[in-house]
Amino acid sequence: MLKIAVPNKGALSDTASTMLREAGYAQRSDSKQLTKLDPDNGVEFFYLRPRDIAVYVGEGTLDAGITGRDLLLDSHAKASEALPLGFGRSKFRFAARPGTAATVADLAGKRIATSYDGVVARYLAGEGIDATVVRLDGAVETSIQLGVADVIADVVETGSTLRNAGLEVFGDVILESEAVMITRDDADRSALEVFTRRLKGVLVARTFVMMDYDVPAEHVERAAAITPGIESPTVSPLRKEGWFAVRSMVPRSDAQRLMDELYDLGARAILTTDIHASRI
Ligand SMILES: Nc1ncnc2c1ncn2[C@@H]1O[C@H](COP(=O)(O)OP(=O)(O)OP(=O)(O)O)[C@@H](O)[C@H]1O
Ligand SMILES: O=P(O)(O)OC[C@H]1O[C@H](OP(=O)(O)OP(=O)(O)O)[C@H](O)[C@@H]1O
Ligand SMILES: [Mg+2]
Repeated sequence: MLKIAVPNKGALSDTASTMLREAGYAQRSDSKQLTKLDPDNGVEFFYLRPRDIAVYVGEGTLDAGITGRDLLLDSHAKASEALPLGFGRSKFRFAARPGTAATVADLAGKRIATSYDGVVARYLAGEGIDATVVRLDGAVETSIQLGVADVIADVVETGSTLRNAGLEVFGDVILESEAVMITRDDADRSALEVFTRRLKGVLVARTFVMMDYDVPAEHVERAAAITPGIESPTVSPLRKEGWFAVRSMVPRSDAQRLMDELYDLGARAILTTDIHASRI
């Protein structure tokens, strides 16, 4: 039986469970449930604090987990990223009151409040900067107003929390984070092959759409080059002489532009449909 950790609350929790459901796994129906057994798939899910997940996986008590890349790096656990999952994207950045700091060099001698002291300490060491890290549990934006810190380092998504606190980002992006599947550093990943393939299948189904269209014979080659698909597009003759039907997977984000391009080429009846599941 595989043991897999899922965030029990916070920014990654619902989306992680949704992704696992789309991958065909049973998920808890009540947010107070701590575990969920999925006997049909041979998996038991453990709902844990996202910050603790790398610790459990690193200790080898759980086979894999879903957490944030930033939390994994902050933990120093013996766990590593097996698959980026494309949700829970955020940037980790420094911020301060306008006019107090403009570059990373301005951090020297400052007090930096953060919940991610591991990430911040490593970054400062890499830059050769001497500053004091003040570890807080959350809501670090308020620490400057309350006189506990001069600068903060925190997760920024929309930036609205920073704006509300009258703070501005500065310096390089310290790291770009997203939800990731993690395993123990020395894990035998063969036991996790089906689980990983299923998650990849969900990612493909989310990233691609299926595109179908009809195109005159003389434009089939050009059309196939516009929509090359994963292996190669399926091209079948229409009953109408001189026309072909083409079917190909295309990136969802490109679909509208490709439809315009195909239409200009002379393709008609251009349709896109969602993919619900996939194994590539
Ligand atoms: N808007 C966001 N706010 C907070 N975290 C986000 C956001 N978007 C993505 N994340 C990611 O979610 C993870 C943090 O999750 P969460 O907020 O649940 O943890 P936490 O802050 O330690 O817990 P809590 O806020 O419940 O005390 C990080 O990987 C972070 O990058
Ligand atoms: O850029 P934004 O879209 O505003 O999101 C970023 C904010 O969200 C998170 O806080 P969270 O709600 O997790 O509270 P916490 O600070 O107590 O963890 C994070 O710590 C930032 O404060
Ligand atoms: Mg939080």
